[in-house]
Amino acid sequence: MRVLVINSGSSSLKYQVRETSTGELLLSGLVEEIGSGEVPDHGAALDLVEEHLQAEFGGDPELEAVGHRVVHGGERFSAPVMIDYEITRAIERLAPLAPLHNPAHALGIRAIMRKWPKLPQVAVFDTAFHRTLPEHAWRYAVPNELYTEHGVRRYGFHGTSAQYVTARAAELLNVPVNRFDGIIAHLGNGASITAIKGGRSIDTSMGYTPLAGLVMGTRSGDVDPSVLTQLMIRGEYTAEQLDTLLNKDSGLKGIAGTNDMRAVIARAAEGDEEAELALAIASYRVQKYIGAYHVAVGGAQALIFTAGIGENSWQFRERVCEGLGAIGVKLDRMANVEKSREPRVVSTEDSAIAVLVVPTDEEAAIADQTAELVTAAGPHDTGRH
Ligand SMILES: Nc1ncnc2c1ncn2[C@@H]1O[C@H](COP(=O)(O)OP(=O)(O)O)[C@@H](O)[C@H]1O
Ligand SMILES: CC(=O)OP(=O)(O)O
Ligand SMILES: [Mg+2]
Repeated sequence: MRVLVINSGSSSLKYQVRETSTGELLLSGLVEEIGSGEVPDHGAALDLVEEHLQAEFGGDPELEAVGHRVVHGGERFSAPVMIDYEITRAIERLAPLAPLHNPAHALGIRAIMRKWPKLPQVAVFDTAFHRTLPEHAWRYAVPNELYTEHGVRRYGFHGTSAQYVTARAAELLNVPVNRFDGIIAHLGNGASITAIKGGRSIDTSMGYTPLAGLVMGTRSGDVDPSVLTQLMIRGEYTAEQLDTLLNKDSGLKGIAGTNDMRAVIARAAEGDEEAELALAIASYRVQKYIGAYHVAVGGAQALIFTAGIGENSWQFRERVCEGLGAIGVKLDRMANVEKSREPRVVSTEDSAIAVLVVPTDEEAAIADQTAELVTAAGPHDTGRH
């Protein structure tokens, strides 16, 4: 099936066209700086996507379905769903819980509905893979009505990536996926870490929203909630200002002035103290979660690095692994600096836990899940004859 995959972010739109029967990637692209003069909104971004499709395939791109990455699925969505107006509104209602993501997804979905009204659209949720968390991992120690009345709980994100990477890692180590215990460090602009036991997610560092856990490009990760309440009580900040502060102006950017890990590493190497501090805080946070999740899974077989930083930054991997001697992790420094797009082992043979680098492919996973659901839903009038 020919599937257009859309990954709408707040200011960017990543897209691919894939043929799922062969796994072939037919086209891929990225529209950046949505909201700026040249690309005023997601509708304009999709016009650029359509132009690209036409340049590549001629008049009719012969799309059969569209698969969307949707970050927050709340309690309602535990599997991919066919999108209609009601589902789109449900995704919009979750926007306050994923302010950098869900509003953009809904805009992308609506823009496609306008452009190709008959094309079946599927939403694939980041939260779905984490529905296997045990209650003691997803409940917060707050009064019950916060959960029962307000849905306050850990949801977890990057699940499509974690699921894909888990399968690839199990293959690489030649273990059946349902017997695979490991730790997935998805380190991109958004970053999270997931504990995998028997191939399922049993804990994950993001929470009610994608703000919790690790230090990210612009997000703080874990902070004491009293920081927020105290600053509000003192009248220093409004709730909205704090929301922006922690989501958009914190993390690497807050400490080192940029959310680009390449720039942070380059500046630290030149002796920039703020960049060095940002790396120290970020890598220490990852180490603490790895220690915790090694215990949670009852002893990990593997620690897996993935996403933009995890796949590409040997320096960051080295910094993280340097602090893991106590749990027997031994990085192979030579293997770690080699460049490759293939899943690979970067630890020594006598490392107690294998360290892997496994490139994630959220788009391939979304295309496959979309094709599967659309096929199961039966014949659909796509408006083409
Ligand atoms: N060679 C590299 N070295 C270090 N960091 C890198 C490298 N390539 C990409 N990155 C970092 O990866 C991050 C983006 O990761 P990505 O997974 O694409 O994020 P997202 O999908 O959340 O936008 C950025 O911080 C970028 O600086
Ligand atoms: C959930 C999330 O943080 O996604 P991203 O890493 O794409 O920002
Ligand atoms: Mg990402």
